[in-house]
Amino acid sequence: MSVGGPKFKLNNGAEIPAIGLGTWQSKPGEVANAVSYALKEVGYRHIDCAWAYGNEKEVGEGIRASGVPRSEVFITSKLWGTYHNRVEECLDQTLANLGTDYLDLYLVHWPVPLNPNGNHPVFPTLPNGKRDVYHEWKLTDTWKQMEEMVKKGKVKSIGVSNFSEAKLEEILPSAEIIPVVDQLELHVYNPQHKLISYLKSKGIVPQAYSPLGSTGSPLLTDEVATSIAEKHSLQTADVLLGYLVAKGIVALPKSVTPARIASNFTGAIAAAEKLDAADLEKLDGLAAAGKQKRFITPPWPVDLGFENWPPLPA
Ligand SMILES: NC(=O)C1=CN([C@@H]2O[C@H](COP(=O)(O)OP(=O)(O)OC[C@H]3O[C@@H](n4cnc5c(N)ncnc54)[C@H](OP(=O)(O)O)[C@@H]3O)[C@@H](O)[C@H]2O)C=CC1
Ligand SMILES: O=C[C@H](O)[C@@H](O)[C@@H](O)[C@H](O)C(=O)O
Repeated sequence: MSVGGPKFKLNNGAEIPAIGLGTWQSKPGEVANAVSYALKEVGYRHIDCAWAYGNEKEVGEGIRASGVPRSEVFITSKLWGTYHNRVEECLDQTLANLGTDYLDLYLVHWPVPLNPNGNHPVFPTLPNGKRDVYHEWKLTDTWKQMEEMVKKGKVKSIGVSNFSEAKLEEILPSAEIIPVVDQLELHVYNPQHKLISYLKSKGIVPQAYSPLGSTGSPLLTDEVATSIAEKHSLQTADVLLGYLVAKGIVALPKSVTPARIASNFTGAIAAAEKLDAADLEKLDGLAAAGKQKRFITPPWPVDLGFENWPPLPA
């Protein structure tokens, strides 16, 4: 068992394990076992959570059940949109749910503040059915509150998620703390090469969500990825994950299936070592060759500034 696996350095000197277990859509009743198995039996030391996933209590149970000390686990969670003006309140709920007094990493989940006094605590909507965006609230003020959480010692590092270059440019000029990561939809069908170069130029580590293409993914049967897997006696999922890790991108595969939890971790490590420059070049070129596809495009009624994003809801 390779405990923790490879790590990447963050711009504040901290280290982050390059492979983390995703927990979105992992059901209460399944997620505690998945987390415990990943930590105890496989060697994961990084769990990706979010307030909005509604399962952080069970994730905390899984961490404790694993017997792995808190200090050895890198825990990430995320601030939801309805809490942009109340960062500490959202964070305190997450800490209580997980049963810990600090996070290793706290992210702004989406660059879209939502009405904190709307008709729903998570997804407030307007009478026309569109998401109720809190237009008066500035992202720079969200980021100030995030910075306060570092100063108070409640989180070791802060970062962003789903931030395009344009959204990062909104907060960077006044930021006292540069985000350590940007968690994005990144995989062979949505490689976002330009954004990755920009992040690297700013010292921000990219994290890949939906690295396998999310549930029901066509990536797992992609013929180029599969032929590369066969060449190295790997599984296709290993190649999809190893491709990211080899490029310095943190991969966050989700699974509640023990065999997959195990093979995603060991396979990603093996593939990151085995893939050669020609393999990476072929995988880098899939999207430009006509396979570009995003799987996670919630109907935000505002422009996030991403390439290949569907038109805004009418
Ligand atoms: N910041 C953000 O906005 C977002 C963050 N995320 C984070 O990224 C994580 C991963 O993204 P997610 O969208 O869940 O998608 P993934 O790309 O990780 O795919 C998960 C799906 O693939 C299945 N799967 C996992 N491993 C294998 C395998 N080896 N072979 C075949 N199927 C497999 C899982 O099934 P099963 O569980 O049944 O095994 C599940 O259905 C999330 O859980 C979350 O932590 C995700 C989306 C957005
Ligand atoms: O992290 C997971 C995703 O961001 C998820 O939380 C969102 O896509 C959400 O379902 C939404 O509709 O906005």
